Amino acid sequence: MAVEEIYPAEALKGKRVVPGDKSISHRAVMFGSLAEGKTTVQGFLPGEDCLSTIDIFRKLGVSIEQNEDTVTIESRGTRGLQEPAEILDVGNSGTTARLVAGILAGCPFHSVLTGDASIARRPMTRVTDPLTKMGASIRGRKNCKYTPLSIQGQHTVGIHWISEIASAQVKSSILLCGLQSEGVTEVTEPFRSRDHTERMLEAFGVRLYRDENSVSLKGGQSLSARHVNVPGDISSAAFFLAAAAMLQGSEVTLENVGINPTRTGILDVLTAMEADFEIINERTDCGEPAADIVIRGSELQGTTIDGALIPRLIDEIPVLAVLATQANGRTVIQDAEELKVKETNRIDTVVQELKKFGASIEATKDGMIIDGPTPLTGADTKTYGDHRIGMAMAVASLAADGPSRIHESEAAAVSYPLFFEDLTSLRTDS
Ligand SMILES: O=C(O)C1=C[C@@H](OP(=O)(O)O)[C@@H](O)[C@H](O)C1
Ligand SMILES: C=C(OP(=O)(O)O)C(=O)O
Repeated sequence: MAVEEIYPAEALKGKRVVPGDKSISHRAVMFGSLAEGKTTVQGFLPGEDCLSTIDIFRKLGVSIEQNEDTVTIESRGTRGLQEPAEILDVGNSGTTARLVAGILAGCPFHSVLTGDASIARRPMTRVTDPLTKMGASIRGRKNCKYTPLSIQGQHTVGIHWISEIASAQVKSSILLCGLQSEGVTEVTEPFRSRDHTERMLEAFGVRLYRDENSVSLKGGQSLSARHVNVPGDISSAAFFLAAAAMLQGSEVTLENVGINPTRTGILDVLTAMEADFEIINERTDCGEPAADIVIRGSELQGTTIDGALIPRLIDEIPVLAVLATQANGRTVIQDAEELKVKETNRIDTVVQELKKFGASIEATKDGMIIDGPTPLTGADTKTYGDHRIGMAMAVASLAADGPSRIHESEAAAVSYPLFFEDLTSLRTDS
């Protein structure tokens, strides 16, 4: 197990291109595998989660070449997918497990999906329930609650699913099954979750109907292969946004960051906290807006993060909690029960690990309460295999009064393989 030692930093300065968006990279590989012909992807995230997605589609018979951030996919379309001779391993990736389950539900062969110890604890009923209602034949541990899932693909029919949670994985799984189903499939969610599936399906030639928090499509549509440019991941940029915002004297430019409005909750929070940042060079590619973000250190104020904001920043909450320790006053994070079913229970891990730094933070039933500003002390902290916990604690280490150690730091490779190198390159004292 790797250990990273992180020293306090005065400020961060410089420019970085953060790696490709994880959600969009997964979808580029999946949709390229469903489209007949040649799909090329530039800016792909070569993180472990997205490599698991590539590995699965190769096992399903798709020809995929990947070289760093460039991917070429040659497929015979959905009907060309073949029964895998091996078990399909999603690794640590919930997105892969849930979206691939939706695709396999309608493919006329048998497959088994499994993953690592963290995946084995994450709820699958949220997708197996609607997929089963659509006619899918799925068996799984504890009555389909958990992986491994055994899927016998067969004829499925569209449904109108009203989801209790705002989850892009649930919505996408159902829509992907709907693409191969008879009739219309519609998903309604309480708040709009990230809409990369909708935008990319449209770019691949699928017709969708969108209305507020609902989206529907007709089954039987085929995808047209194309080129996809993946913007940088705002969830990865978040670590540098938070670090630069809280360290006075910082000035960092993050280039080509995806700013899809369903993902920019962190920018709304930075505004509410009175952070000093600007968005420049906006452009749109493949339906996804991107821009450069310039951020400077400043005095920050506590804020409340809840309701419809939560799905727009769900993966950024660990690092926003770190930022809140350095803001004036109280920050309240609520309506975020979903944090409990991520790679770790992120309410518990964030609170427990930040307490090791001396933060004033308490867990609540659906979030946390943080009082600041608190001087942090160097700490020995652990990722528990959760990439975002490790990177968030690295940011906390920058504001501490002495060195900190991040144990099991290799977890960062799930979404940001060169995170610690990039962090070092932005330090003014490196
Ligand atoms: O669809 C996606 O790419 C993702 C959706 C979110 O999960 P939920 O759909 O479970 O909220 C997010 O936390 C995850 O990192 C990626
Ligand atoms: C929750 C995450 O991903 P997934 O659900 O795909 O494992 C994440 O990247 O923070």
